[in-house]
Amino acid sequence: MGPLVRPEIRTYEKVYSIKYSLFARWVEATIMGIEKKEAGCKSYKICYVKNNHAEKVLGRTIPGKHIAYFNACPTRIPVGTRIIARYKDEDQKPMEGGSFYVGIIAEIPTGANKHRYLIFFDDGYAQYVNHSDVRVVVETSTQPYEDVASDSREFIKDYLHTYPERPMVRLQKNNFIKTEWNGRWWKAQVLEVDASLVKMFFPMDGRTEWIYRGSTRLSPLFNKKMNIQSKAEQVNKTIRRRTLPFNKSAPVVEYVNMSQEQDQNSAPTAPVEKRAVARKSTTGRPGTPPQEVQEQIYHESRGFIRKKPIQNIALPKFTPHQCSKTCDLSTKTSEEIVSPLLKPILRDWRRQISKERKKTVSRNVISYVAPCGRRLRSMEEVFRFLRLVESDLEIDFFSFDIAIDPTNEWEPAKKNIFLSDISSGIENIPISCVNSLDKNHPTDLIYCNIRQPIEHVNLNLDPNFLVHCNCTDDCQDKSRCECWQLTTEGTKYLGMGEDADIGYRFRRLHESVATGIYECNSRCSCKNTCLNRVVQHPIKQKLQLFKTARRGWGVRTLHDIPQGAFICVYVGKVLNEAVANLEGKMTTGGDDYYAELDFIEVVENMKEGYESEVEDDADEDSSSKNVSKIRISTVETSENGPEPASLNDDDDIDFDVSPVERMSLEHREPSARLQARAKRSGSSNSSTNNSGNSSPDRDVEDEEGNDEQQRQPQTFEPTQVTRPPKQYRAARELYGPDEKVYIMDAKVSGNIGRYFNHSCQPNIFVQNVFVDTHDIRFPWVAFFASMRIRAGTELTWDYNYEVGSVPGKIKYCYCMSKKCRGRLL
Ligand SMILES: C[S@@+](CC[C@H](N)C(=O)[O-])C[C@H]1O[C@@H](n2cnc3c(N)ncnc32)[C@H](O)[C@@H]1O
Repeated sequence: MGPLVRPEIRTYEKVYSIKYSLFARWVEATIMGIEKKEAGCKSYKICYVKNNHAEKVLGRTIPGKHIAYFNACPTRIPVGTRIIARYKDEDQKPMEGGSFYVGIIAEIPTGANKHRYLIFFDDGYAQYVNHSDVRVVVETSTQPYEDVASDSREFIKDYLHTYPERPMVRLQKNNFIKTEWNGRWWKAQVLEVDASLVKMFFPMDGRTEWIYRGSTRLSPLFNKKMNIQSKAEQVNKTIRRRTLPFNKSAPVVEYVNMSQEQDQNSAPTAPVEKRAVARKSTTGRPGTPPQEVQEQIYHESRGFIRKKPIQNIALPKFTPHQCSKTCDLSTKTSEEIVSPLLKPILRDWRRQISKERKKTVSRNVISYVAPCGRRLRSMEEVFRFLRLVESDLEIDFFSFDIAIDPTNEWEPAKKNIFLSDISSGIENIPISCVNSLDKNHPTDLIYCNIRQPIEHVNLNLDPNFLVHCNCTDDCQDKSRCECWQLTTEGTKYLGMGEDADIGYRFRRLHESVATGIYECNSRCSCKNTCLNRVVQHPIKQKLQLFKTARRGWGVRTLHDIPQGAFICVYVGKVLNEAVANLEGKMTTGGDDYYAELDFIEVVENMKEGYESEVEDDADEDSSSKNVSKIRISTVETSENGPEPASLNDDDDIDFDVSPVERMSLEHREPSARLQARAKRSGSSNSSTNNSGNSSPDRDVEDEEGNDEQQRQPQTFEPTQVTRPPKQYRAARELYGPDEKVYIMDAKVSGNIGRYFNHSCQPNIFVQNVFVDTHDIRFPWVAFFASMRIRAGTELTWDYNYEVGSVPGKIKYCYCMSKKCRGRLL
């Protein structure tokens, strides 16, 4: 199809025209005369058509912005075009009924949207419409959004500004998500997803509504917008990576880019090269299990898994005995650099897969057989055995995960460049570097694995300030170890109660601990075999730096890593905020290797949320204070119908609008916004609205002399609320009035942790750990495997950047995961 043509309108031609108001349905009319005005604009004298006859009463003279062609456009209509489109209620068949309402084209027909146009109507409705149900408006302003009714104008302006890239909430059927309706947040359920639209069900009144997935009436987008606003307000902001993830289960906002399928003349195009690549990687992706991501990245790396040959020794015959030191005496010593999981096996331990039958079900399970023939069936048993026989094997050399194969070893197929150890012996285990794509070496790095505070960063490592323990049981008993207790007590800080089992289990971490982990330290009496010493040990995994196609250098594992295993820490210079802001801006990518030590901020944000939750309850009957969670969950099934969603319903997956925002939303009169809108549209009837549209309603009535009822307006955005300033920064302020967050900068010097790339579906996560200081401004930043990771897979974490938070900076994401959100920044 060719470019959009707007043929000249002639007298006696049939058109569609505004009649009652801009919002109301457009009706058939006939052009009775044309007047030329300044600047080439025309005004049209029309009369309305009724039952195929011109009405007796002549209509009036209106601008070209208020009439649309009678026939469908012969060419495809680009995004941003001012149109009218036939809106049909859901129960109407494709060929029947519906009325024309004014709006703009938001999407052109593509395979992804089943070859329909997405229309944003001025009155806040969004619908997919076939080409035959769209008519082009005869004249538009230079910027089509200027003609849009004021309630939707800002939204549509932003939309057109960023198109073809659009933030949208990724949703699936049955998800619950906080959704704004009538000035309040409600817990609504996804009934259906149709391309960029989602059909939400509001249980409180049984109504359903199709909403654009990029609308800020969906809480994840609202929250994102609020975050961006507050971040953009901070001057001198440079990019940092959050070191603690939070609200991980929230539905994500993705940056969808439809440009691959778009018409060439349909949208503003952006900086060519970057977008051209980003487009390929960001179009509509359904959720996928993590393993698929691993496979995908694994294949990108092009290589193969070698099985490490293990000498097939006969299983030692077990003769009953009391185990002692001699039970793990190995004559074998191996200098070979191997996976930690292979170490016991090279020392004559056996890792066996056997069938376990329980009632009628049988499954494969792992057991280890020690050199003395003793069979051990769990981490507990292995740990007890190792202690008993005083073995120098460590508990994290063992894994009972059936899918882990310690003999797997990744080998790249091609090595243009091979460096045997980028750490130059600083790490215990060499970190090789391979470039299979070209012949470039990584840029120079001063490798170091200890953080380096710059001048004036007062990192006090005096051990006398450390709490310590006197345990002699390798700190197995968490309730007796003072260091473990610091970790468990931290969880109480958030008011969620104490979780005695939180943190490491046999040196693996399966879930991050937001309030930090306190490891045993140099003052403790426990030994190196202690279960509470993890990130202070050197790297054990065999990692390799490798060149990726689009993300620079990245890191992969050369063997299988079990879930929860410690990988390494993130090390660099420790800068104060002022220096970081200065240095970050001095060179391009100066802030690429910044990681913010925002432990205090994240924990306080979480606590702040909790405390305000309690404050909110103060408004209620005091008897309900301690049962808010139960009350909310009963409310949902009660006969009185559900109440608006609040922060109390902890089963909710996404809502993190700050308590103050929530209050300001909830305390508004439920119908205040609607009334205001009705009033506004009423007043625009008698005046000229912002877009310069003179509204015809005043002098036009229908044939019975009544104003036609316009449909109830909807919105794309909730009424704006501004994010309040943070209520307190108590902990940070304890260190001084000017105390700001510190930043780890690994640009010039750092360890392998600096090379981890970002993924929207990562396989490692970050944990703040206190090792050499209990000063909460200076946690160690440590990485753990969030899932089982197969040999050859790239290790990635979620940078948690906020898209749009650094004005003028755009970074596209090439993580290639099926859940890619499209943008880093
Ligand atoms: C901490 S560095 C990671 C190592 C980096 N790739 C290198 O070659 O040194 C962060 C930078 O890597 C790139 N990067 C990381 N993850 C990416 C992703 N998913 N998509 C695009 N670029 C990415 C970006 O340039 C980012 O600023």
